[in-house]
Amino acid sequence: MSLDLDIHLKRGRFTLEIQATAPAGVTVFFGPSGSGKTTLLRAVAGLEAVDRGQIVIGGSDMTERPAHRRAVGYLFQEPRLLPHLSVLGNLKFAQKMGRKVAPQSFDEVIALLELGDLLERTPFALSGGEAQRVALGRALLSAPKCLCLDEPLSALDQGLKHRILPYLERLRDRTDIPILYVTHDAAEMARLADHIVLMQAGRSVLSGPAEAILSDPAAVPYLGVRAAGTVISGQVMARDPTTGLAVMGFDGGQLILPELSQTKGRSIRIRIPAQDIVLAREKPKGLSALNVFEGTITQLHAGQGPGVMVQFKTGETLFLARVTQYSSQNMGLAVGQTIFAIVKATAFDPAGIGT
Ligand SMILES: Nc1ncnc2c1ncn2[C@@H]1O[C@H](COP(=O)(O)OP(=O)(O)OP(=O)(O)O)[C@@H](O)[C@H]1O
Repeated sequence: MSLDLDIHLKRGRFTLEIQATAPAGVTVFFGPSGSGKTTLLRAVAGLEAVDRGQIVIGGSDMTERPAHRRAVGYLFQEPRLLPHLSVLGNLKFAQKMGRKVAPQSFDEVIALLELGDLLERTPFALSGGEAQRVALGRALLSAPKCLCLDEPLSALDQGLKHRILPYLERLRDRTDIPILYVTHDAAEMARLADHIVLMQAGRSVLSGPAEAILSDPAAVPYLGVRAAGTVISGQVMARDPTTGLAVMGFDGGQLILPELSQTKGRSIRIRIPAQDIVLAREKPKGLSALNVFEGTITQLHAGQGPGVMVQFKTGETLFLARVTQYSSQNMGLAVGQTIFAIVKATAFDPAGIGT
């Protein structure tokens, strides 16, 4: 199932004009405040009328349908639960309101989001994270053909956020519907996104698979230097109980990571911010850093500031590193050159390691 949209709408002085496709999985819409992300999600859900265009979900044209007939689940920043009903009541109500029976059974949704122990509670007796899980359960039980998640974790503190992320990863990996996701958090985007649409002033400026966008020097002005980097998917190949380090294999080599909760054989995905990679022209010796690998420079991009973004390829994986213009000139960096990248194992934030 996928979503194709072509939306034109005007609100006051703001114009949203966007064409995009969201395949099954998570498509993150990322952009500055006021770029139109919420308006876009609301238009998909039928909460905002479009002036012209088309919204097609799984082959069905939804453009003229009212919100309650679009089968779009919507999750807001704040969970909106019915306060007078228990968690069970909230979930059953959402299921009843759905247009048809959800492909996942009630029990599957309870298991997926681990809601079993919460069923008898009222919304007041839930933590923010628990309430958001229940709200997500409600959205799933309404048998959606598409899910819109508008900054669903932004009201939660860091600890809670990291406890909920695995649920969203599980949902992403087990569902075949498009999930439109808005966040301002680069780490959250790197963990969840299959696709990314970068937005500015009501338009899409760049879009594509997450790995390609995050390591594209052209995306850096829109992502910000801190968000730019490399997302690598791979598998845990070994864990060393004495050092606490784990080895991850990826298309291009191996990386040594800090201790992981994931067991051997599990798929993981990690993010290496561009600013955490050091480059060398020759293979360094006697280093304390554990990860050194060879690559070929594919792009060099000097921005407005003092930095140069260097994209290089190791195996089939594209990496992005940020060096100063001074270093770039001193090292004589050029496209096609062989370089060595150095990454400390501690550069990987264990909380940022997902599946
Ligand atoms: N009904 C309206 N009338 C006038 N302007 C509107 C209306 N609705 C939205 N806007 C404007 O449209 C622009 C986009 O708003 P939107 O909430 O979609 O942005 P956003 O990217 O989600 O921002 P944020 O990241 O801050 O949530 C804003 O400038 C907003 O003020």
